[in-house]
Amino acid sequence: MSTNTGVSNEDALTLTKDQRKRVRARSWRLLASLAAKQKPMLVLTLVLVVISNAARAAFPLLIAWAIDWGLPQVTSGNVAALGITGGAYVLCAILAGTLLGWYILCTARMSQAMLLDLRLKVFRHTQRLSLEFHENYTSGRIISRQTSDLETLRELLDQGISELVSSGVFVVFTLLSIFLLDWRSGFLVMIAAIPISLLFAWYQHRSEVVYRESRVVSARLIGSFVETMTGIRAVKAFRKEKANDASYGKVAAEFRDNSIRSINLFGVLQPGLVLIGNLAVAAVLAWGGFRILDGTLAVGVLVALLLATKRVFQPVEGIAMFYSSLQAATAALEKVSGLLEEAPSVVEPEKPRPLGDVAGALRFSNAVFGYGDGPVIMDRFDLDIPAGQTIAVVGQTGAGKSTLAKLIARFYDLRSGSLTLDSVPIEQIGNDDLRRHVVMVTQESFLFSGTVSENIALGKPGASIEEIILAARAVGAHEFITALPEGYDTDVNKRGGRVSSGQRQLISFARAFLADPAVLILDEATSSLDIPSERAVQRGLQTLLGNRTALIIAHRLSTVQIADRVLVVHDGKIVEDGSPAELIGSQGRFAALHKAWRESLV
Ligand SMILES: Nc1ncnc2c1ncn2[C@@H]1O[C@H](COP(=O)(O)OP(=O)(O)OP(=O)(O)O)[C@@H](O)[C@H]1O
Repeated sequence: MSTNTGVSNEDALTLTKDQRKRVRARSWRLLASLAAKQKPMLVLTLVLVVISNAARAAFPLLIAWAIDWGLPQVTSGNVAALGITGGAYVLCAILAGTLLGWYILCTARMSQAMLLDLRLKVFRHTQRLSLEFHENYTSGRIISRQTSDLETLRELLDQGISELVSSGVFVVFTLLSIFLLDWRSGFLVMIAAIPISLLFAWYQHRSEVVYRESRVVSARLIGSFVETMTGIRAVKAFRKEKANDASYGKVAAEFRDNSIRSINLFGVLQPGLVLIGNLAVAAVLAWGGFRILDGTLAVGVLVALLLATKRVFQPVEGIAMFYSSLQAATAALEKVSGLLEEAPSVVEPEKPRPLGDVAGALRFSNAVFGYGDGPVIMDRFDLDIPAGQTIAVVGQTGAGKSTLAKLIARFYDLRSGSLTLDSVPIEQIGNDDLRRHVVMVTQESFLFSGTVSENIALGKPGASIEEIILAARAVGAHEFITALPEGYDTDVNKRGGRVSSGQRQLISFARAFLADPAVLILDEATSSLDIPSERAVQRGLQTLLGNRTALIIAHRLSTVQIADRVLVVHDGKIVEDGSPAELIGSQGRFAALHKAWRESLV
């Protein structure tokens, strides 16, 4: 049975009692941790709410006082009584209004601070999570957590909480005033609490599932949109527009149906509360009327009682609104807290081993690896790479070449066995050291928004423009960069700054050159280059590789020629290992690959 840890079982709509308890506790803990940081503001807001609502709730009492004490005083010539009762009323009105404005301001500040805190927390946490998590959890879902879930929470914090607190306090004070006026009527009004509680219990039970479903469908809707837009080139290339229209339309319709279901539920809750409120007013009026007739109740008190009873039910609608947004926000909190509960699978050591000068010797011993809970990809794998060696890794698709590279960059950890860099187990090396000494250039060669020089400088933060140009020259990127509209200052996301995939790879090379790592991994990094560019890069590569340890994963065998040693990987094992000349001379896989490649060139 799933325990609902982290994001596992995130799409489940109904939870077992234990799962629900766990998930709810996790959600409230998150909310409480956010609120704890706002304690002073929270206390101030509560004080303001209490005083402002006490002033508001005093209005019926003042009216009863004015009718039953003030008016007889005025008729018997004491005009000052009018001033006293009127003055008290105006004072209460000013107090209630001013404090209301103040506490609205306080809640807005508090809720925005809590949201900012949560937004940053979610962003930092998602960035920290390991690659393994991101490969399974789509970016659409993360976007949904960051946008629509947080938006739902914002609605609760911005309007809901202030509505609840002020409504709750107001109801309590107004009820108190009813008891003060006439305790018998107070008990009569209290009877209404029974059907109200039943109605809320019914709503809570029904809406919980509907709102949970709303978060799930909303994530699917955003996910479907994001997938279409990020893959827009493939969508156009495969004419997938119509199919996408249909599948997006289906999810959008599901979202609409879900919204209608939640509105329908609220459509029962709100009129139900209004009905109960009106029945209570009618009961107070009927009973009070009879008591006036037999002389046990004053007219002023009945007027005040009716006013107060009507007012006691006004905020109940507000509370219903709050309850609805609370249910929606709880469903969102369930998801966000689940994401925050995920722990990185690759953890930075608490006390990293200092590295000093790194030569770049790598050693896999008895290494076993598989992705997540999946099958074993590498079984008791041994590999010794002396410092400074240039290794080419070849093998058919899915053989495990990239896996080897990703393990060296520590995107994943081994299941067992060891991988060391200069005899230090890789898990004991701090992230900063690892990023400085092991650099991987991948096929996608991602460019961040900013200028070309900023993108190259990522390899060595704070590098001077001279160093940047030197790196670009070394890998043969300088010529095309200077031909860009603003040279090194060209924004890669602006018109004219758009570079081809081959040029992107050259920029990545320059970035790696500038980083000057001890270990360099090139994963299919020359695949987007045309033959002349590749030749240019071959020269650049020689400079780039220099004396460092290098692992080149290449389909193009031209790159292999510059290697000291070739590894042929098959099914997660090294099946051939030797210099390019040795392997070409043998009758193995590499010799066959090499022959096929030579023939393709002719
Ligand atoms: N993120 C992943 N999750 C699960 N399995 C994966 C993942 N990445 C790769 N694999 C599996 O691991 C095996 C080795 O994949 P790998 O990417 O290392 O192959 P490769 O030799 O680099 O292939 P190619 O030349 O096509 O890039 C394959 O069977 C693949 O299906």
